Amino acid sequence: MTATLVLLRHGESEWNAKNLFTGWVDVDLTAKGEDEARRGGALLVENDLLPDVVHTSRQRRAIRTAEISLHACDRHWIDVKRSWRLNERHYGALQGKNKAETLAQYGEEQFMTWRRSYDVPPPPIDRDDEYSQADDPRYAELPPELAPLTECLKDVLDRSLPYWYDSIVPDLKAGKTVLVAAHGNSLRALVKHLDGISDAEISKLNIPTGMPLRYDLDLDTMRPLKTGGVYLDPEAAEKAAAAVAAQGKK
Ligand SMILES: O=C(O)[C@@H](CO)OP(=O)(O)O
Repeated sequence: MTATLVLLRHGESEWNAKNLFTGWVDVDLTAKGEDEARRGGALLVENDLLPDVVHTSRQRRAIRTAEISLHACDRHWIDVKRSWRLNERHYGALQGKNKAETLAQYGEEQFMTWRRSYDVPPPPIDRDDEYSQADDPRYAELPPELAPLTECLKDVLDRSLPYWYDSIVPDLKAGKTVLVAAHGNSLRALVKHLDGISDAEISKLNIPTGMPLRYDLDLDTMRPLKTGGVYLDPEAAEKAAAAVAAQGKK
């Protein structure tokens, strides 16, 4: 017996388009991002992969991607669950900074350590920074020790795994086709867990915007039948993932 999981990174955001570190800053989709979300929904129909339940972060770009793609596959009515635990990685003091300028200022090694190392977080954001979420009402219930001021990928994995086990796995075990609409780094954390990717190797994994990634999981072990899952449009996904990897460098 298998369970079906579909991972979907949000479509292109306004800050993806401007090449800015985003993290917990709540930017919207661009028109291209909306198109990507619609195309994602169409791919779900083409592949006979209609979700029964959707899990999203608390961020607009993932919430809207889920809505647009579910609308496109006539599944706008399914149950929705949201959690900050699926949010993008908090990018600390880099939030709002231009990626190309950061690369030029700090050099490639430091830039890539901040972007893709497993356990080195960027410097924490100042609570008074214009891009801090310290006073954001949607996180008001978070105890201070859980509310991040910066995160590395390990931190993201540590805070997303409880949600995986407590909320997503029960839906999968109940036989539901589960859509998770989230972010580049929160999905990298989930994929690291699912595929058992090492701390070193995960630096090479990039998740493209708006491309549904299907995982068939063994119902008992919740491990993928095929490592890496299957992108519904593999060629486009490969090209788009390479573009994410190259961000800041052009
Ligand atoms: O800025 C961010 O929040 C993320 C995703 O857009 O960027 P990166 O791919 O550099 O981790």
